[in-house]
Amino acid sequence: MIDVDISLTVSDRTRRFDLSARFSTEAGFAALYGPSGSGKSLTLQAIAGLLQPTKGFIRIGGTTLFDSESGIDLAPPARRIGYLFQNYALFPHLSVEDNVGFGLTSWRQGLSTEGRERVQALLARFGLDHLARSRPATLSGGQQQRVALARALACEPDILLLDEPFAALNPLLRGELREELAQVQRQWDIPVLMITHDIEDVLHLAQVTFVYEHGQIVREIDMLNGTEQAHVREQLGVPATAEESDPLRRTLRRLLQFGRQA
Ligand SMILES: Nc1ncnc2c1ncn2[C@@H]1O[C@H](COP(=O)(O)OP(=O)(O)OP(=O)(O)O)[C@@H](O)[C@H]1O
Repeated sequence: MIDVDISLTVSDRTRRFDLSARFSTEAGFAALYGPSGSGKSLTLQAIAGLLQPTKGFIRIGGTTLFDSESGIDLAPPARRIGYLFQNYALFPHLSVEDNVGFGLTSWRQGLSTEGRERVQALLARFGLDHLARSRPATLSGGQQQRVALARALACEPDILLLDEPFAALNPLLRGELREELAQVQRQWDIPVLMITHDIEDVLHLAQVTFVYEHGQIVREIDMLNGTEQAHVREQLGVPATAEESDPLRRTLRRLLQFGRQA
């Protein structure tokens, strides 16, 4: 269960931005969708504890991470959050395995035996074993994304926050990695909150989508109840595809879906 109701303001000398975001969901995969600069990343940063709201609350799976009324404000490491940043933010001077194990490493004792085993298991899970000693700059976009995902999962988080996980990838790779992400979500049974600008991410992965405009959530689209893809596109202001507009093809697709479920 993700339950968020926050207000915050960020400003510098010339600009000021007010965010007021409120949403609640039990969906395993939720998307934050909206134009650039509408407040999606600020929402993730507040959930991760990197930015403090002026008021409101943030609850994940029954744990309160922040509550202005009761003065609760857990430090980022105590929030048990896996964060995949835009462009991954891998440490360029560390190897793949050191990047994955970074959050488990103590400065004094290094990586424990358990930590080392966890890193090895993650490297194997994401097909990165042969790249363990390589630096991020020598990896492809898809490999970098896997390293970032493995690093986000290493601390066994209660939730994964993904800031445009596929934006840096070429379109062909996106489909493959979407499927991988869906598998990760099922395998770890972990709720995922993902920012995206891509309608295909929404259609393939999200069970619910919160639509942002000017620092507020203006719409919620629930995809769990068999919502038509054309309807989702319409709600998001994206034109329907030829297939979705054709009643005969739509009926055939529904029959096929029905056949698969039966
Ligand atoms: N420290 C700051 N001072 C002033 N304005 C800021 C500050 N940080 C962010 N903003 C502004 O707040 C707005 C919302 O930023 P945010 O990063 O949440 O947008 P976003 O919806 O994630 O956009 P994108 O999809 O392009 O990443 C933007 O206009 C941004 O320029």
